Amino acid sequence: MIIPLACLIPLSPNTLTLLGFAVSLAAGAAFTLGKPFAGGLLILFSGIFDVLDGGVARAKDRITPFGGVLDSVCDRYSDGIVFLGIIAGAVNGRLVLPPILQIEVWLWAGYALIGSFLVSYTRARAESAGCRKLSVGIAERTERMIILALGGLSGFLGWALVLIAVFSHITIIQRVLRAKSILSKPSEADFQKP
Ligand SMILES: CC(C)CCC[C@@H](C)CCC[C@@H](C)CCC[C@@H](C)CCOC[C@@H](COP(=O)(O)OP(=O)(O)OC[C@H]1O[C@@H](n2ccc(N)nc2=O)[C@H](O)[C@@H]1O)OCC[C@H](C)CCC[C@H](C)CCC[C@H](C)CCCC(C)C
Ligand SMILES: O=P([O-])([O-])O[C@@H]1[C@@H](O)[C@H](O)[C@@H](O)[C@H](O)[C@@H]1O
Ligand SMILES: [Mg+2]
Ligand SMILES: [Mg+2]
Repeated sequence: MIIPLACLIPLSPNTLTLLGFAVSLAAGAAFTLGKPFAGGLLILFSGIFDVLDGGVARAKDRITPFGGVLDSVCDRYSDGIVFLGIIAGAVNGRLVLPPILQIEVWLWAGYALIGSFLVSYTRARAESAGCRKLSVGIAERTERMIILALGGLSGFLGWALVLIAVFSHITIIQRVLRAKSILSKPSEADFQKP
């Protein structure tokens, strides 16, 4: 469904990637200003650009190695900006969120941020060691962003952060174990000598 739509989009994949990043800046600002519903919508809107950039690249045969790097780097920045926006909103009192399990929500956001970065880093580091198919785990970026967006939209942002913090750390363990399994018994299907 995306392919026909993607052919109609007059923008380059890299422009779409950067636009998606710009929208995530707005999402972070919305959380800082204490507007979680707007923040949730903007996460989804940013996600559409993250879907479209690759879709346009494939539809127009404009896939580039740099585009892949730009997509991933912008994803990390977007993750960081959104979580930092939540932390800033909670600390400046605009985002009023009660503690969960006796832990301040800004701290849950910090755990979620570390977990999100480490999920992606584990994959990148394992792939640089030769692993393929490290896109495993219960909290890949799509799942994390959808949980966060729905948390903002539903009024359960605090619990969404708890879910992301817990699920992302489980995903790190899943990816480390998968990398260990691949690297200890390399096979053609899932290992490529770096
Ligand atoms: C409006 C239409 C025109 C657009 C239609 C799009 C819709 C089909 C999808 C809309 C879903 C949207 C809400 C997004 C939600 C997920 C998002 C928040 C999280 C991000 O997901 C990541 C996304 C893309 O992942 P990647 O970036 O890794 O993949 P690609 O970009 O495809 O490929 C990367 C690859 O491409 C090359 N490349 C890239 C960029 C570039 N510049 N150059 C390049 O060469 C290079 O090779 C790169 O390596 O994955 C998302 C997957 C899935 C489609 C989304 C999941 C849908 C979800 C279930 C929707 C539920 C949303 C929500 C529950 C609805 C609630 C509604 C609310 C209002 C109540
Ligand atoms: O799912 P995840 O591994 O946390 O994050 C992913 C990165 O590992 C990948 O490099 C990128 O292309 C994806 O868009 C997504 O950002
Ligand atoms: Mg993308
Ligand atoms: Mg991406």
